[in-house]
Amino acid sequence: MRIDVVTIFPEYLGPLDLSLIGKARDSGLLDVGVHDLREWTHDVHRTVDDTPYGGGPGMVMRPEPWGEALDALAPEGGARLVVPTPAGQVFSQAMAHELAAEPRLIFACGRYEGIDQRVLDHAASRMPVTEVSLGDYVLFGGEVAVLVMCEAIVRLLPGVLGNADSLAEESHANGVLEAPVFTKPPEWRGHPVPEILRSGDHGRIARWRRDEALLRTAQRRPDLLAALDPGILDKRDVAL
Ligand SMILES: N#Cc1c(-c2ccc3ccn(Cc4ccc(CN5CCCCC5)cc4)c3c2)n[nH]c1N
Repeated sequence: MRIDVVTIFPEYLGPLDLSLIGKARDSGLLDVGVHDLREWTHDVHRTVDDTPYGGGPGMVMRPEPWGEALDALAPEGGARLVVPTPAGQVFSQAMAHELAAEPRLIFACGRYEGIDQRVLDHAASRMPVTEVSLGDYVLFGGEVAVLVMCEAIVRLLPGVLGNADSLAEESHANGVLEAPVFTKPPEWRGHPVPEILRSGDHGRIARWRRDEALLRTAQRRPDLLAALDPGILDKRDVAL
């Protein structure tokens, strides 16, 4: 997979060099390019914003630099343009899987009050465009959202996570939250590890984890429980 990110704050994307994303890049599983939008400005002040037509607060990002940036990065299309925005569809694990299947993504990081809509409309003539929101709260710009989405997407790429099993069991992978986790010591500040986890009885351990996961989901995310396919619940779950 190749990911390109266009931003006026390239240093914000420094974390894309670190940890598992950095390892994915080093191992050739992922190519990443971070580009300063101001490369595509031509005035002495390297201007990327202007006042909004129709009035309103703040400034809007000018279309010209974005148009030239996307022309340079994807002259023939061949990528999905992902644009973080408060007005986007909410990002989810399902969307992470969809985006992880793309050969190439270009993330457009807006600032100010957003990017001139014509940039997205024009790009849509040669590539799919997806406007995405992290959730119902307001950020200063798209960079943080891109870091979150890149982490969620890259960890799904084959070969990135050593133990593929962890993908199957994690929250939002099978519609319920995961069970609590524990490690040594067996007791810590008066808190013991649940005895069953040290019993070696893998059948009972799996059942305990299932019960804990359903309990947590019922307590914290009843919306997920309501959306569960009844087919994945067995009669013992119903008794819970
Ligand atoms: N993903 C994601 C996000 C973002 C996000 C993503 C990308 C950009 C680019 C710029 N901003 C700042 C901003 C802040 C408020 C408004 C709304 N204004 C209201 C008054 C009239 C004008 C529009 C627009 C733009 C961004 C915010 N916020 N929250 C998420 N989950």
